[in-house]
Amino acid sequence: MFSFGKKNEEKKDEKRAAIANTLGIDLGTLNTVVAKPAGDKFDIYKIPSVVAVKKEDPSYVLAVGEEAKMMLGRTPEDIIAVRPLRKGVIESVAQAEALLVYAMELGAGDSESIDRIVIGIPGDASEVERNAVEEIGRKAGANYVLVISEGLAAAIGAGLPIAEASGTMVVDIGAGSSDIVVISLGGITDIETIRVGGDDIDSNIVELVKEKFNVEIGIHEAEKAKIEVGMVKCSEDLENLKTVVIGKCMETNKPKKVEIDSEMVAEAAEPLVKDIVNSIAAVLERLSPELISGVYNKTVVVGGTSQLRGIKERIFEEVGIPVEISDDPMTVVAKGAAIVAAEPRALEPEVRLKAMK
Ligand SMILES: Nc1ncnc2c1ncn2[C@@H]1O[C@H](COP(=O)(O)OP(=O)(O)OP(=O)(O)O)[C@@H](O)[C@H]1O
Repeated sequence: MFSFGKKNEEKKDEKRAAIANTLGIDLGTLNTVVAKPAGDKFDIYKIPSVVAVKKEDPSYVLAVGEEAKMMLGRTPEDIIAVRPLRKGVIESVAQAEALLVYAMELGAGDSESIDRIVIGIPGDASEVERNAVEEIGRKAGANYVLVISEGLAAAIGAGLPIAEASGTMVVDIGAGSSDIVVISLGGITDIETIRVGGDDIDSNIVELVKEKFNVEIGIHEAEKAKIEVGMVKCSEDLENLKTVVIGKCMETNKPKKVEIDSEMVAEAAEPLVKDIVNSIAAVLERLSPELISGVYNKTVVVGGTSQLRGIKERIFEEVGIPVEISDDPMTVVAKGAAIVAAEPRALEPEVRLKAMK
Protein backbone atom coordinates (compact mmCIF):
# COMPACT_ATOMS: atom_id res chain seq x y z
CA MET A 1 0.00 0.00 0.00
CA PHE A 2 2.71 2.48 0.98
CA SER A 3 5.01 1.91 -1.99
CA PHE A 4 8.05 4.12 -1.61
CA GLY A 5 9.80 5.49 -4.69
CA LYS A 6 6.60 6.47 -6.52
CA LYS A 7 5.95 10.00 -7.67
CA ASN A 8 4.44 12.23 -4.98
CA GLU A 9 1.11 12.82 -6.77
CA GLU A 10 0.72 9.14 -7.51
CA LYS A 11 1.39 8.36 -3.88
CA LYS A 12 -1.13 10.98 -2.73
CA ASP A 13 -3.85 9.59 -5.01
CA GLU A 14 -3.18 6.09 -3.78
CA LYS A 15 -3.38 7.24 -0.19
CA ARG A 16 -6.61 9.20 -0.79
CA ALA A 17 -8.20 6.14 -2.38
CA ALA A 18 -7.04 3.97 0.51
CA ILE A 19 -8.41 6.38 3.12
CA ALA A 20 -11.78 6.57 1.33
CA ASN A 21 -12.18 2.85 1.90
CA THR A 22 -11.22 2.67 5.54
CA LEU A 23 -13.29 2.76 8.71
CA GLY A 24 -12.65 2.82 12.42
CA ILE A 25 -15.26 1.09 14.55
CA ASP A 26 -15.88 1.15 18.29
CA LEU A 27 -17.90 -2.01 18.82
CA GLY A 28 -19.48 -1.01 22.13
CA THR A 29 -21.85 -2.63 24.57
CA LEU A 30 -24.38 0.17 24.21
CA ASN A 31 -23.34 2.07 21.09
CA THR A 32 -21.37 1.17 18.02
CA VAL A 33 -19.59 4.18 16.60
CA VAL A 34 -18.21 4.31 13.07
CA ALA A 35 -15.64 6.91 12.02
CA LYS A 36 -14.80 7.43 8.36
CA PRO A 37 -11.87 9.68 7.52
CA ALA A 38 -13.08 12.62 5.39
CA GLY A 39 -10.24 15.01 4.62
CA ASP A 40 -8.82 16.08 7.96
CA LYS A 41 -12.12 15.35 9.73
CA PHE A 42 -14.30 12.28 10.23
CA ASP A 43 -17.83 11.38 9.29
CA ILE A 44 -19.32 9.82 12.41
CA TYR A 45 -22.20 7.35 12.57
CA LYS A 46 -23.62 6.23 15.90
CA ILE A 47 -25.69 3.07 16.07
CA PRO A 48 -27.32 1.58 19.18
CA SER A 49 -25.76 -1.88 19.62
CA VAL A 50 -29.10 -3.65 19.42
CA VAL A 51 -30.51 -6.22 17.00
CA ALA A 52 -34.03 -7.62 16.80
CA VAL A 53 -34.23 -11.33 16.08
CA LYS A 54 -36.83 -14.08 15.81
CA LYS A 55 -37.39 -15.75 19.18
CA GLU A 56 -37.44 -19.18 17.57
CA ASP A 57 -34.22 -18.56 15.63
CA PRO A 58 -31.98 -15.89 17.23
CA SER A 59 -29.64 -15.93 14.22
CA TYR A 60 -32.53 -14.60 12.07
CA VAL A 61 -32.04 -10.83 12.24
CA LEU A 62 -35.07 -8.60 11.64
CA ALA A 63 -33.77 -5.13 12.48
CA VAL A 64 -30.52 -3.47 13.58
CA GLY A 65 -29.65 -0.24 15.38
CA GLU A 66 -32.21 2.48 16.07
CA GLU A 67 -35.10 0.43 14.69
CA ALA A 68 -34.20 -2.53 16.91
CA LYS A 69 -33.64 -0.29 19.96
CA MET A 70 -37.25 0.93 19.72
CA MET A 71 -38.28 -2.72 20.15
CA LEU A 72 -36.29 -3.32 23.38
CA GLY A 73 -38.76 -4.52 26.00
CA ARG A 74 -41.71 -3.78 23.73
CA THR A 75 -41.57 -6.57 21.14
CA PRO A 76 -44.39 -8.92 20.16
CA GLU A 77 -44.03 -12.45 21.47
CA ASP A 78 -42.22 -13.93 18.49
CA ILE A 79 -39.56 -11.19 18.27
CA ILE A 80 -36.85 -10.29 20.77
CA ALA A 81 -34.56 -7.26 20.74
CA VAL A 82 -31.12 -8.05 22.16
CA ARG A 83 -27.66 -6.60 22.58
CA PRO A 84 -25.01 -8.73 20.84
CA LEU A 85 -22.40 -7.56 23.36
CA ARG A 86 -22.47 -7.83 27.11
CA LYS A 87 -19.80 -6.19 29.22
CA GLY A 88 -17.79 -5.59 26.06
CA VAL A 89 -17.83 -9.27 25.09
CA ILE A 90 -19.62 -10.74 22.10
CA GLU A 91 -22.48 -12.93 23.27
CA SER A 92 -23.84 -13.88 19.86
CA VAL A 93 -21.60 -14.02 16.80
CA ALA A 94 -24.50 -13.97 14.31
CA GLN A 95 -26.02 -10.88 15.93
CA ALA A 96 -22.66 -9.09 16.24
CA GLU A 97 -22.01 -9.81 12.57
CA ALA A 98 -25.37 -8.27 11.64
CA LEU A 99 -24.45 -5.19 13.67
CA LEU A 100 -21.03 -4.92 12.05
CA VAL A 101 -22.40 -5.42 8.52
CA TYR A 102 -24.91 -2.63 9.19
CA ALA A 103 -22.18 -0.38 10.61
CA MET A 104 -19.97 -1.02 7.58
CA GLU A 105 -22.80 -0.35 5.13
CA LEU A 106 -23.58 2.90 6.87
CA GLY A 107 -19.93 3.90 6.91
CA ALA A 108 -19.30 2.82 3.31
CA GLY A 109 -21.95 5.23 2.00
CA ASP A 110 -21.24 5.69 -1.71
CA SER A 111 -17.97 3.75 -1.66
CA GLU A 112 -18.39 0.37 -3.27
CA SER A 113 -16.71 -1.53 -0.51
CA ILE A 114 -14.62 -1.12 2.61
CA ASP A 115 -11.06 -2.38 2.31
CA ARG A 116 -9.77 -1.89 5.79
CA ILE A 117 -11.39 -1.68 9.15
CA VAL A 118 -9.87 -1.31 12.56
CA ILE A 119 -12.08 -2.31 15.48
CA GLY A 120 -11.60 -1.29 19.11
CA ILE A 121 -12.47 -3.89 21.77
CA PRO A 122 -11.78 -4.11 25.55
CA GLY A 123 -8.11 -4.42 26.41
CA ASP A 124 -8.41 -7.71 28.27
CA ALA A 125 -10.22 -9.49 25.44
CA SER A 126 -8.96 -13.05 25.07
CA GLU A 127 -7.30 -14.41 21.94
CA VAL A 128 -10.58 -16.21 21.18
CA GLU A 129 -12.59 -12.98 21.49
CA ARG A 130 -10.12 -11.07 19.32
CA ASN A 131 -10.19 -13.78 16.67
CA ALA A 132 -13.99 -13.86 16.76
CA VAL A 133 -14.17 -10.09 16.11
CA GLU A 134 -11.60 -10.31 13.30
CA GLU A 135 -13.50 -13.16 11.73
CA ILE A 136 -16.77 -11.21 11.96
CA GLY A 137 -15.11 -8.22 10.28
CA ARG A 138 -13.89 -10.38 7.41
CA LYS A 139 -17.26 -12.10 7.07
CA ALA A 140 -18.86 -8.66 6.98
CA GLY A 141 -16.81 -7.94 3.86
CA ALA A 142 -13.56 -6.18 4.83
CA ASN A 143 -10.31 -7.38 3.26
CA TYR A 144 -8.13 -6.24 6.13
CA VAL A 145 -9.30 -6.30 9.74
CA LEU A 146 -7.24 -5.22 12.70
CA VAL A 147 -8.48 -5.44 16.27
CA ILE A 148 -6.88 -3.07 18.78
CA SER A 149 -7.45 -2.20 22.40
CA GLU A 150 -10.10 0.49 22.94
CA GLY A 151 -7.69 2.28 25.27
CA LEU A 152 -4.96 2.59 22.66
CA ALA A 153 -7.50 3.68 20.04
CA ALA A 154 -8.88 6.26 22.48
CA ALA A 155 -5.39 7.65 23.11
CA ILE A 156 -4.75 8.01 19.37
CA GLY A 157 -8.21 9.53 18.82
CA ALA A 158 -7.68 12.00 21.66
CA GLY A 159 -4.39 13.08 20.09
CA LEU A 160 -2.28 11.99 23.07
CA PRO A 161 1.49 11.80 22.55
CA ILE A 162 1.49 8.00 22.33
CA ALA A 163 4.82 7.74 20.53
CA GLU A 164 6.76 9.57 23.24
CA ALA A 165 8.85 7.73 25.78
CA SER A 166 7.49 9.78 28.70
CA GLY A 167 4.16 7.95 28.88
CA THR A 168 0.51 8.92 28.88
CA MET A 169 -2.63 7.35 30.39
CA VAL A 170 -6.21 6.87 29.25
CA VAL A 171 -9.15 5.98 31.48
CA ASP A 172 -12.06 4.77 29.34
CA ILE A 173 -15.32 4.38 31.25
CA GLY A 174 -17.89 2.82 28.93
CA ALA A 175 -21.25 1.15 29.36
CA GLY A 176 -20.22 -2.41 30.13
CA SER A 177 -16.47 -2.25 30.56
CA SER A 178 -13.77 0.23 31.54
CA ASP A 179 -10.06 0.31 30.67
CA ILE A 180 -7.10 2.02 32.29
CA VAL A 181 -4.24 2.03 29.80
CA VAL A 182 -0.68 3.33 30.04
CA ILE A 183 0.99 3.98 26.71
CA SER A 184 4.57 4.77 25.83
CA LEU A 185 6.55 4.52 22.57
CA GLY A 186 3.37 3.72 20.63
CA GLY A 187 2.54 0.60 22.61
CA ILE A 188 0.62 -0.41 25.72
CA THR A 189 2.91 -0.78 28.73
CA ASP A 190 0.17 -1.60 31.24
CA ILE A 191 -3.54 -2.15 31.20
CA GLU A 192 -6.27 -2.88 33.71
CA THR A 193 -9.73 -3.78 32.42
CA ILE A 194 -12.81 -4.11 34.58
CA ARG A 195 -16.07 -5.40 33.23
CA VAL A 196 -18.15 -2.64 34.79
CA GLY A 197 -19.41 0.68 33.46
CA GLY A 198 -22.40 3.01 33.18
CA ASP A 199 -24.84 0.11 32.75
CA ASP A 200 -24.13 -0.92 36.33
CA ILE A 201 -25.11 2.54 37.57
CA ASP A 202 -28.46 2.19 35.74
CA SER A 203 -29.25 -1.14 37.36
CA ASN A 204 -28.23 0.20 40.77
CA ILE A 205 -30.62 3.13 40.29
CA VAL A 206 -33.44 0.67 39.51
CA GLU A 207 -32.65 -1.21 42.75
CA LEU A 208 -32.42 1.96 44.86
CA VAL A 209 -35.78 3.23 43.57
CA LYS A 210 -37.32 -0.15 44.39
CA GLU A 211 -35.87 -0.04 47.91
CA LYS A 212 -36.68 3.60 48.66
CA PHE A 213 -40.05 4.05 46.95
CA ASN A 214 -41.36 0.54 46.35
CA VAL A 215 -41.59 1.46 42.67
CA GLU A 216 -40.20 -0.45 39.70
CA ILE A 217 -38.72 1.69 36.94
CA GLY A 218 -37.39 0.66 33.54
CA ILE A 219 -33.66 0.65 32.83
CA HIS A 220 -34.11 3.38 30.19
CA GLU A 221 -35.75 5.69 32.71
CA ALA A 222 -32.86 5.04 35.08
CA GLU A 223 -30.29 5.85 32.38
CA LYS A 224 -32.18 9.01 31.41
CA ALA A 225 -32.19 10.20 35.03
CA LYS A 226 -28.47 9.41 35.37
CA ILE A 227 -27.66 11.48 32.29
CA GLU A 228 -29.88 14.37 33.40
CA VAL A 229 -28.80 14.77 37.03
CA GLY A 230 -25.82 12.42 37.44
CA MET A 231 -22.78 13.09 39.59
CA VAL A 232 -20.28 11.16 41.69
CA LYS A 233 -19.31 11.72 45.32
CA CYS A 234 -16.46 14.20 45.70
CA SER A 235 -15.44 17.00 48.05
CA GLU A 236 -16.58 19.65 45.55
CA ASP A 237 -19.97 21.19 46.39
CA LEU A 238 -21.96 20.13 43.31
CA GLU A 239 -25.57 21.16 42.86
CA ASN A 240 -28.08 18.44 43.81
CA LEU A 241 -30.27 18.36 40.68
CA LYS A 242 -33.63 16.60 40.56
CA THR A 243 -35.68 14.85 37.91
CA VAL A 244 -38.93 12.88 37.87
CA VAL A 245 -39.40 9.39 36.39
CA ILE A 246 -42.46 7.21 36.10
CA GLY A 247 -42.49 3.64 37.33
CA LYS A 248 -44.90 0.96 38.48
CA CYS A 249 -45.98 0.98 42.12
CA MET A 250 -45.23 -2.49 43.45
CA GLU A 251 -48.24 -2.42 45.80
CA THR A 252 -50.96 -1.09 43.51
CA ASN A 253 -49.44 -1.82 40.05
CA LYS A 254 -50.44 1.74 39.13
CA PRO A 255 -48.05 4.22 37.48
CA LYS A 256 -46.28 6.35 40.06
CA LYS A 257 -43.97 9.36 39.75
CA VAL A 258 -40.76 9.33 41.76
CA GLU A 259 -38.04 11.93 42.14
CA ILE A 260 -34.43 10.97 41.47
CA ASP A 261 -31.74 13.39 42.56
CA SER A 262 -28.01 13.67 41.95
CA GLU A 263 -27.26 12.21 45.37
CA MET A 264 -29.12 9.03 44.54
CA VAL A 265 -27.20 8.69 41.28
CA ALA A 266 -23.94 9.27 43.18
CA GLU A 267 -24.90 6.46 45.57
CA ALA A 268 -25.68 4.19 42.61
CA ALA A 269 -22.38 5.11 40.96
CA GLU A 270 -20.24 4.57 44.05
CA PRO A 271 -19.34 0.87 43.47
CA LEU A 272 -18.20 1.68 39.91
CA VAL A 273 -16.27 4.77 41.02
CA LYS A 274 -14.51 2.70 43.70
CA ASP A 275 -13.59 0.05 41.13
CA ILE A 276 -12.21 2.72 38.79
CA VAL A 277 -10.07 4.46 41.40
CA ASN A 278 -8.81 1.13 42.76
CA SER A 279 -7.81 0.08 39.25
CA ILE A 280 -6.00 3.37 38.63
CA ALA A 281 -4.24 2.92 41.98
CA ALA A 282 -3.19 -0.61 40.98
CA VAL A 283 -1.76 0.70 37.69
CA LEU A 284 0.10 3.50 39.52
CA GLU A 285 1.56 0.97 41.95
CA ARG A 286 3.09 -0.95 39.04
CA LEU A 287 4.08 2.16 37.08
CA SER A 288 7.75 2.69 36.38
CA PRO A 289 9.09 5.98 37.80
CA GLU A 290 10.18 6.85 34.23
CA LEU A 291 6.52 7.16 33.24
CA ILE A 292 5.01 8.91 36.27
CA SER A 293 5.59 12.48 35.09
CA GLY A 294 4.11 11.73 31.64
CA VAL A 295 1.04 10.21 33.27
CA TYR A 296 0.79 13.12 35.74
CA ASN A 297 0.98 15.63 32.90
CA LYS A 298 -1.29 13.82 30.45
CA THR A 299 -4.11 11.56 31.56
CA VAL A 300 -7.39 11.75 29.69
CA VAL A 301 -10.74 10.25 30.70
CA VAL A 302 -12.99 9.14 27.84
CA GLY A 303 -16.16 7.04 27.39
CA GLY A 304 -19.78 8.09 27.92
CA THR A 305 -19.64 7.64 31.70
CA SER A 306 -16.76 10.15 32.00
CA GLN A 307 -19.43 12.84 31.68
CA LEU A 308 -20.71 12.33 35.24
CA ARG A 309 -20.11 15.52 37.20
CA GLY A 310 -17.35 15.30 39.78
CA ILE A 311 -15.41 12.44 38.21
CA LYS A 312 -12.36 14.58 37.50
CA GLU A 313 -12.28 15.90 41.07
CA ARG A 314 -12.83 12.45 42.61
CA ILE A 315 -10.00 10.83 40.64
CA PHE A 316 -7.62 13.60 41.69
CA GLU A 317 -8.67 13.31 45.33
CA GLU A 318 -8.18 9.54 45.35
CA VAL A 319 -5.04 9.00 43.29
CA GLY A 320 -3.43 12.44 42.94
CA ILE A 321 -3.50 12.48 39.13
CA PRO A 322 -5.00 15.59 37.51
CA VAL A 323 -7.11 14.27 34.64
CA GLU A 324 -8.68 15.92 31.65
CA ILE A 325 -12.17 14.87 30.57
CA SER A 326 -12.26 14.47 26.80
CA ASP A 327 -14.61 16.94 25.11
CA ASP A 328 -15.47 14.18 22.67
CA PRO A 329 -15.77 11.18 25.01
CA MET A 330 -17.98 8.88 22.96
CA THR A 331 -16.30 9.01 19.55
CA VAL A 332 -12.56 9.07 20.32
CA VAL A 333 -12.19 5.27 20.15
CA ALA A 334 -13.73 5.10 16.67
CA LYS A 335 -11.65 8.10 15.53
CA GLY A 336 -8.44 6.54 16.83
CA ALA A 337 -9.31 3.27 15.12
CA ALA A 338 -9.98 5.18 11.87
CA ILE A 339 -6.57 6.87 12.11
CA VAL A 340 -4.91 3.45 12.44
CA ALA A 341 -7.03 2.09 9.56
CA ALA A 342 -5.91 4.92 7.32
CA GLU A 343 -2.29 4.73 8.47
CA PRO A 344 -1.56 1.28 9.92
CA ARG A 345 2.10 2.22 10.24
CA ALA A 346 1.04 4.52 13.12
CA LEU A 347 1.59 1.46 15.27
CA GLU A 348 4.72 0.02 13.67
CA PRO A 349 8.00 -0.12 15.58
CA GLU A 350 10.03 2.00 13.13
CA VAL A 351 7.52 4.83 13.53
CA ARG A 352 7.90 4.57 17.30
CA LEU A 353 11.67 4.71 16.94
CA LYS A 354 11.45 7.68 14.61
CA ALA A 355 9.32 9.44 17.20
CA MET A 356 12.13 9.03 19.72
CA LYS A 357 14.72 10.88 17.64
N1 LIG B 1 -24.02 12.68 29.96
C1 LIG B 1 -23.80 11.46 30.47
N2 LIG B 1 -23.57 11.30 31.80
C2 LIG B 1 -23.34 10.09 32.33
N3 LIG B 1 -23.32 8.94 31.62
C3 LIG B 1 -23.52 9.03 30.29
C4 LIG B 1 -23.77 10.28 29.64
N4 LIG B 1 -23.94 10.05 28.31
C5 LIG B 1 -23.82 8.72 28.14
N5 LIG B 1 -23.56 8.10 29.31
C6 LIG B 1 -23.35 6.68 29.56
O1 LIG B 1 -22.19 6.27 28.86
C7 LIG B 1 -22.29 4.87 28.54
C8 LIG B 1 -22.01 4.67 27.06
O2 LIG B 1 -20.70 5.05 26.81
P1 LIG B 1 -19.87 4.50 25.57
O3 LIG B 1 -20.64 4.77 24.32
O4 LIG B 1 -18.50 5.07 25.72
O5 LIG B 1 -19.88 2.94 25.90
P2 LIG B 1 -19.75 1.70 24.92
O6 LIG B 1 -18.57 1.94 24.02
O7 LIG B 1 -21.05 1.37 24.29
O8 LIG B 1 -19.45 0.55 25.98
P3 LIG B 1 -18.19 -0.37 26.22
O9 LIG B 1 -16.96 0.48 25.96
O10 LIG B 1 -18.34 -0.76 27.63
O11 LIG B 1 -18.36 -1.51 25.28
C9 LIG B 1 -23.71 4.45 28.91
O12 LIG B 1 -23.71 3.79 30.17
C10 LIG B 1 -24.45 5.79 29.01
O13 LIG B 1 -25.57 5.74 29.86
